[in-house]
Amino acid sequence: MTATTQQAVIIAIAGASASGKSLIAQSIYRKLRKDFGPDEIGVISEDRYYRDQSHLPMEQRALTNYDHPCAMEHELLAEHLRTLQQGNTVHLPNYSYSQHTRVAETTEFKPKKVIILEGILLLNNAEVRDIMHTGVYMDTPLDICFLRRLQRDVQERGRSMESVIKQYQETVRPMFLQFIEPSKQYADLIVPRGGKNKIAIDLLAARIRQFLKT
Ligand SMILES: Nc1ncnc2c1ncn2[C@@H]1O[C@H](COP(=O)(O)OP(=O)(O)O)[C@@H](O)[C@H]1O
Ligand SMILES: O=c1ccn([C@@H]2O[C@H](COP(=O)(O)O)[C@@H](O)[C@H]2O)c(=O)[nH]1
Repeated sequence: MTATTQQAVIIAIAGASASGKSLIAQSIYRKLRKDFGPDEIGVISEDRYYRDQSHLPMEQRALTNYDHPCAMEHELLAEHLRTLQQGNTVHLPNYSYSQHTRVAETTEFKPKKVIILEGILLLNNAEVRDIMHTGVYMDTPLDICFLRRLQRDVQERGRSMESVIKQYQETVRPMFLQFIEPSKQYADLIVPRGGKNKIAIDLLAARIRQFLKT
């Protein structure tokens, strides 16, 4: 793709932690990748843009509020999205949840026709909102999100049950109420229940298919 070709269509999926953002994004991607291939469509997680904290000792990293907008480098995300829309390749940061910081290696990401973004605070950020074409909000009940997060973070993110519960009470839930839930007002589409909502997956995939065919 060159700077003169069509701008990438950016679909952003936001909502609470463990509301099913990643699952729905991957389900749509897998459905479309079969017909269009990885050069046409890709997924970027907002979590990649958690700030680098390698200059901080581990005990201090564990105290960061990861659910506050300041924890994310949204300005870099917006810059990368603009670069991709101009038809240029970017190098996405990679983030380690267990180390609470970025790792040295980056991942090359070439321009695509459609980019699915997924992350808790995407609809909260005005700069990112200006770049996206469609905003989706995953409206999964918070108690369900908490149970899924507890299971996932213990199994996949190297966390203890106690630390997940403490973090949920101190930052995850309050920041959800302050920043994430109010950002629902900016969504074009609200998806109830979670990442296995088949009708929502089919509708979004059909809409994206139209963009990919043009
Ligand atoms: N509708 C659903 N039914 C059952 N499990 C689900 C559903 N939606 C998501 N999950 C599971 O919940 C966990 C969190 O989902 P995930 O997509 O990682 O959330 P997010 O990206 O919003 O943090 C994952 O283990 C996922 O497989
Ligand atoms: O070092 C970190 C970075 C992030 N988190 C938590 O992750 C979620 C966002 O990711 P989801 O995939 O949407 O769940 C956020 O709620 C942070 O609290 C973390 O615990 N540690």
